[in-house]
Amino acid sequence: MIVPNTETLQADLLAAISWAAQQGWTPATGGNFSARTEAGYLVTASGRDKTRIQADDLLLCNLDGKVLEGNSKPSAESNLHAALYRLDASINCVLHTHTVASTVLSRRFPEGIELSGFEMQKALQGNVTHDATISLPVVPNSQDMEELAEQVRSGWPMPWGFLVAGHGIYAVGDSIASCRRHLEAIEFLLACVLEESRWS
Ligand SMILES: CSCCC(=O)C(=O)COP(=O)(O)O
Ligand SMILES: [Zn+2]
Repeated sequence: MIVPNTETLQADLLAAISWAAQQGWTPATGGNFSARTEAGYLVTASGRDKTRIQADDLLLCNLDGKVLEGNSKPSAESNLHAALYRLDASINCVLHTHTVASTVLSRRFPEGIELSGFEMQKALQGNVTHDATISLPVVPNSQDMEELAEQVRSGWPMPWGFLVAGHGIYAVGDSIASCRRHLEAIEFLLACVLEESRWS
């Protein structure tokens, strides 16, 4: 895979953040976003309105989560992003959103969310048919990023990402484009599951 230069990465990451915010997936400054660079990763500053994100809202951190460039405080969840990049060399992007479907369903199904029979499952890497049962992992929430990272490590591999209970989606991908696809597919699938739960 050709590794994009930092300027391209920054532009693509800002576009991904604006896109997610326009979907309504980052309410009340929720969500954080990052992309791997040669030096570490670019990550959003804490507490920013993602509908108004701009270049100086991104910080450069090394893989220990230490800020290398930028003056603001990194996302409160930056150390989880760092842990993901350390955990799996194939991860080049992490996109985290707070949506109603992911928040509600991760509380309802803390053991994981089963998906079966949805054509959209094929948007998740490694899936070639709707005719399979797959599970979206859910990890317990914590304010301690080391504890959260340990939960993720113990359930790895999670090739498209995972949900944090009562919190939201963490999508991962080997590029910003594949991470966006995973995020959009997970959100779509969760919306379907939530809608179906109203049938009876
Ligand atoms: C406002 S939602 C609570 C914090 C959170 O979960 C989140 O995703 C945003 O935190 P950040 O420090 O990245 O702004
Ligand atoms: Zn969050």
